[in-house]
Amino acid sequence: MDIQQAQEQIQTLRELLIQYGHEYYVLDNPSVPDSEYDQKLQELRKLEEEFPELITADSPTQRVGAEPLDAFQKVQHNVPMLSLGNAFNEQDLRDFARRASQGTDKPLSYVCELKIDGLAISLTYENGRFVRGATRGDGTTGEDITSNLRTIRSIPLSIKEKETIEVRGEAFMPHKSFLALNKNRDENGEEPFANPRNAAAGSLRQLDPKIAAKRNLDIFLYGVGEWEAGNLQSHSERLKYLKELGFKTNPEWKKCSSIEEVIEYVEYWATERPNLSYEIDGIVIKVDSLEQQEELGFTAKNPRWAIAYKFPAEEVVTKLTDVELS
Ligand SMILES: NC(=O)c1c(N)nc(OC2CCCC2)nc1O[C@@H]1CCC[C@@H]1O
Repeated sequence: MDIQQAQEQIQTLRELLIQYGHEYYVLDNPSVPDSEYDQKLQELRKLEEEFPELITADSPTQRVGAEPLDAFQKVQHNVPMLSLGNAFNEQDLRDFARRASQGTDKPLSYVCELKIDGLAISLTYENGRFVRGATRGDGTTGEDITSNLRTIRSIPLSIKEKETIEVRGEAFMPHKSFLALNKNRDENGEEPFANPRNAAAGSLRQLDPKIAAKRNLDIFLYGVGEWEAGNLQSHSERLKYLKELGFKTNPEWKKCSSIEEVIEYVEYWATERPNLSYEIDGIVIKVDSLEQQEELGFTAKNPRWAIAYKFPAEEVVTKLTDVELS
């Protein structure tokens, strides 16, 4: 086969594998069996081995980098990655809504999102290609963990539009991955992780991407940082657009037109929470209109247009039946 034919075959295989990967890791709705995906990926690896000059950074074969890093570089967030004020009960939520309504003369609507208990992450795409990923750090300075984030299969290495955009979300370890990891660590006589959040943080702090790649992390995107071409009017439109671009967004978000509706949503998920396949530690409530977010602005470190309702910490009761009676 000549290089021209190889290029065409490689392109076809890449497009197929990117589509299959999106269906499986982002939409959780595969159209082909795993064996088909694995067979096509093997074919692509072989072709790229034969024609290494045709390998590109966004090829599905390039998720796990070869060399461990010596250290993580520092990254400046030009748009600060904020933290959230907390609400602990219904009255706190009503106070939040009252303060917000005093800061604007137009009626307010909100977006409620599950508060994923993971690590806040920033992903930068240039002309549609994933070029850098970073931790939130202290909100203005984070760490460049691009090589580890490339191993998260639900993070697209390139997106459909040639956008230059910085998107933000929460990297996390699903319950299934957490239980498997701790079982494995227990078998190897290693200390188990206390919770999925620590396990996710520990995994993304690994200097060797081959270790991060084995931890089966995932991500939900929920916001935008730097975006010159950004011209959307509301947070809900942004969530829809992130999904259109091929990003994994959490499907449980809901637009609410009153604080009553917000309280209903919070009460629903307070009981529904144990049925999720990942850890949440609350609900994030945001004013939907970006213009009103601007109007409301920030306190010293938190937006006035968003709040985190925190669920009471779950007591971890080890039932006698769970404990091996040694
Ligand atoms: N953990 C989350 O699921 C989450 C979310 N769904 N939405 C936001 O929006 C915030 C970000 C800055 C202003 C609003 N923040 C979240 O988590 C924050 C990020 C940093 C501290 C919290 O973990």
